[in-house]
Amino acid sequence: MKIGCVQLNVRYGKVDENYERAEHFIREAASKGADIVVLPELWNTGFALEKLPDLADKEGERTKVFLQKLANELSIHIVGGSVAIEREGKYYNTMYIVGKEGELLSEYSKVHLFRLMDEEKYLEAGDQMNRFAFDDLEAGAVICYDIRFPEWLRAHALAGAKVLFVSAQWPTPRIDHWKTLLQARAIENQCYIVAVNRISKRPENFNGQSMIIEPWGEVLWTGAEDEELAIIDVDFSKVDEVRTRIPVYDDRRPSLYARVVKE
Ligand SMILES: O=C(O)CCC(=O)C(=O)O
Repeated sequence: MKIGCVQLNVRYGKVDENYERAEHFIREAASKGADIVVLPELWNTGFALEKLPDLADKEGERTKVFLQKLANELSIHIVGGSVAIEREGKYYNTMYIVGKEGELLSEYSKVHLFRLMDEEKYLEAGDQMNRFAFDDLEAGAVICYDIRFPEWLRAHALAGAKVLFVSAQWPTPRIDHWKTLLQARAIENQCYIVAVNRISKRPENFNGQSMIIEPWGEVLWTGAEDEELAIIDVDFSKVDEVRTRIPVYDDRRPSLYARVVKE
């Protein structure tokens, strides 16, 4: 399958401009033959959390209509990154997954809020997982800081995901953590990771380096440090081979972990 990874240069607080740029790249990905297109985290607002009352998408309506219309028109699956939405007076960092006929397959609000950037002061955490399939491709998806919680990605893999999508705005100073954590999540879960990070220089500092990693841990692609749309051809067939070679899932001892690990 061809995957379009959009390292969007998200304009801080410039919502209309961000929708325009996202549409431009989704259309370009489809015109270049992508089957799936992946957007980064909070692409409608950037980290403008204190401005959410003015900027957040009410009930996610604008984003859902936007993504569903494009998916259907262009016949492309969309991992909708995430957008800031408002629901019943609360704000969420929410991802929409849309199938190529425009159907809403899943909706996920980031469950681990990132305190280093004060997310918990502005946002509510979600409490659902994000499992879906694009045709026969069993998938899950998480948002940024979520990758520091191996048990959360493992839960998606145990629920059947063979590829995990990650949408992020991962800051440049900790980009080494990003690379290492993504590779570890691919190796330990023996699954594909497709991770898309945003770009921006000021007032925020994000330098892309999105990644696609296969289940043995080999990095298939690393993004540039600038805005780009990359179309990467991925053969998603390696999961079963790796899981047979080292049968981690059969060798797990969940009843032992439940006994010795306290909440
Ligand atoms: O965990 C990190 O270092 C970055 C996380 C982050 O920036 C986020 O979740 O928005």
